[in-house]
Amino acid sequence: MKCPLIINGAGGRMGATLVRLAQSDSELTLAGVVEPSSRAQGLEGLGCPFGKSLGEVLKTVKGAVVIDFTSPEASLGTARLAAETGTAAVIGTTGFTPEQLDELRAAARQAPLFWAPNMSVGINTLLAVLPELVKKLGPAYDLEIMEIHHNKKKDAPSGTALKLGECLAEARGWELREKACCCREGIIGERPREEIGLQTLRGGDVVGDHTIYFFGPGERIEVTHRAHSRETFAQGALRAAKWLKDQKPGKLYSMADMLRV
Ligand SMILES: NC(=O)C1=CN([C@@H]2O[C@H](COP(=O)(O)OP(=O)(O)OC[C@H]3O[C@@H](n4cnc5c(N)ncnc54)[C@H](OP(=O)(O)O)[C@@H]3O)[C@@H](O)[C@H]2O)C=CC1
Ligand SMILES: O=C(O)C1=N[C@H](C(=O)O)C[C@H](O)C1
Repeated sequence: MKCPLIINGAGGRMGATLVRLAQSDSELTLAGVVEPSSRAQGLEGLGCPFGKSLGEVLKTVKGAVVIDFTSPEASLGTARLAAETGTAAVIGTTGFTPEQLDELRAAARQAPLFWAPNMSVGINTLLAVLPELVKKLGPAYDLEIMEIHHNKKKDAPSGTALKLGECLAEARGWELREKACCCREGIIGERPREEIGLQTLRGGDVVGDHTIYFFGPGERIEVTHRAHSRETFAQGALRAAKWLKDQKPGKLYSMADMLRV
């Protein structure tokens, strides 16, 4: 049976990509689209229920999985509605505060919820192997992350950079929030050994680049992931929706749970 899908933020960069790919996916039915802004143009002609809020569309469409790439506030609204109605939801939004992430985890006890700051197979496989590299290189290597995104991106550092940072920090037995350095300016002194730098570049239409640097004595390793298209993230989210419809509430699921990496 086809999996019915509602796309929240359907007029956005990710939303529009998801609508296009979902329409040609033989395992999915586009069951509803939501967009509150002027970017809704064209969505009403898709042949499925359209609304300016998710609550409105959920009243007419039952049993669908929601995919949400919007804003932290809007995605929290989605998580609350999902918890109230037992609706499964895949969230790709980034920029949540730690408290907002706790709220997502709490909502995941009531409904199947999935959140990943990056839905690509590449980044999530990298996250699985990075700890080994950190441990094998040992403490003499300075760890730095650089991310580059398009000039419309609202949050920094990117959700992916923060996730990579958490992964590196955990491999060193650190807490990222205690070791992260997101800005350097002025007479900053020598680099502390126990630090992870997270640097942000913004410009043009860059889809999403992340580089992890391992600076050692006399050498360095650079590991770079470049997303060539938003379709990479959208395909990951569609795969997550199909997987999530068979999962039970209880935990906030991630790409690692689905990919088993
Ligand atoms: N996990 C991943 O793999 C990826 C995550 N992202 C993240 O996804 C998010 C969206 O990115 P992107 O598509 O580029 O952003 P866009 O701004 O292009 O799209 C977001 C859309 O959501 C709409 N929106 C805002 N509030 C609501 C609401 N309450 N209900 C429904 N829709 C709403 C926006 O409308 P309006 O224009 O009025 O604000 C906009 O159309 C960001 O947090 C980004 O970092 C992006 C790519 C990949
Ligand atoms: O806003 C984006 O575009 C992206 N956001 C995600 C992030 O913050 O990591 C993922 C991807 O890099 C694109």
